[in-house]
Amino acid sequence: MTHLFTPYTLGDVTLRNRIAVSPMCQYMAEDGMVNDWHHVHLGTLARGGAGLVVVEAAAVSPEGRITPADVGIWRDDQAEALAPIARAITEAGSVPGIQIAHAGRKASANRPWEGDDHLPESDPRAWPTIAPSALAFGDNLPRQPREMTIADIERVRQDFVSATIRARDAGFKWLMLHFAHGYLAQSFFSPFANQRTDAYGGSAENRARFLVETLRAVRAVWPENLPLSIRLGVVEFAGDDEAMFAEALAMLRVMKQEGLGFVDVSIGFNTPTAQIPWGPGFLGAIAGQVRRETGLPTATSWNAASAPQLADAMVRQDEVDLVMVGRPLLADPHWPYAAAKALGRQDAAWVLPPPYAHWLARYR
Ligand SMILES: Cc1cc2c(cc1C)N(C[C@H](O)[C@H](O)[C@H](O)COP(=O)(O)O)c1[nH]c(=O)[nH]c(=O)c1N2
Ligand SMILES: NC(=O)C1=CN(Cc2ccccc2)CCC1
Repeated sequence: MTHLFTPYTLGDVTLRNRIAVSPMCQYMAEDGMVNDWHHVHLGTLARGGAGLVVVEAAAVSPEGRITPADVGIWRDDQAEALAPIARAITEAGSVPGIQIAHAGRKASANRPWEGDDHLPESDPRAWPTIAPSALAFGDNLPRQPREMTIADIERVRQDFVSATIRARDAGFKWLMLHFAHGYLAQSFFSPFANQRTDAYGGSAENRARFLVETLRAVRAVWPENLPLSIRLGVVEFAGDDEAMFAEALAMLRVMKQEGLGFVDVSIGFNTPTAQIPWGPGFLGAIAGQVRRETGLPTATSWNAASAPQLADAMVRQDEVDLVMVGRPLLADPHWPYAAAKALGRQDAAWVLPPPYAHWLARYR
């Protein structure tokens, strides 16, 4: 019986359980370089017992950062600084993953606890943003981006390829392309953001083009035996979700043919008008539908770990293969240990490393 604490194998990678640390921007980097903050944060999460740790969105180019404090992987020295983190995650018994990203029209913003809004154009830290069309997101991100030329599109696609090579060489074993949350790739797929009239806009096939071409180019350099995944918004909760979901399934089927191995199901976040029906594990049924209809292994997040029993049920009911855990791990980096206890697992303490487990298992 598959459940939260069963191993999971994809290609040559085996995770010790179905718990994955969801990528979570820390906004603590300088010039894209990780530092002690990221090392301690991610090392602690790996020691907390998760099977997979996905390092936060790493920008494939400087203008692809959400904020000036985002992690980057557009330079070799940034990737070299990430290598010890991949090693620390591995030494803790977890598998090191990384998400690579471009923020598109949501770029050039303040850190969430410093406004979460676009930097004023007069701010010396700000930069011009690029997107499929010259359409602003709106709300707290009102800045109008420049419409990308074909040359821009080709350059950014190559940036994803170069970032992939750096992630591979830095020792990461699970790659996630950030195709969700209203950032650049997701925005190409969305009619809310993409009103191009060339081959990259209009029909669903055209709006999928940037995503499929980028996946294909990344596949060619990411090792065949290592998981290649995307995080994709498959619904917006802003009217027209039936059509969007059908288009997303069609694109996923094409991507599967192109070598996509895994999809992490999320939300589009392309419009501030979305009415998100927040609730415990509310994307579980949608993830299960993606899994059945495409045959791709799936994960999802969004309060999927609001209770260990819910996360366990999502796996048992074949809605997902992995549960992506975000905020509960900020509250308790040892959440997998708490979940093992709550689920009545024998030897729950041994979810943690020996220096902790020995004592938690023996003495009351
Ligand atoms: C502080 C912080 C930072 C990030 C996030 C969230 C939070 C809270 N999220 C979304 C995250 O991975 C996860 O999908 C959501 O938080 C929903 O899961 P939980 O309900 O938090 O378990 C996120 N998602 C993503 O694809 N890349 C990222 O870098 C980030 N960064
Ligand atoms: N890089 C990303 O994909 C991020 C996603 N977030 C998702 C989120 C949206 C709304 C509420 C909580 C989290 C916020 C931080 C950055």
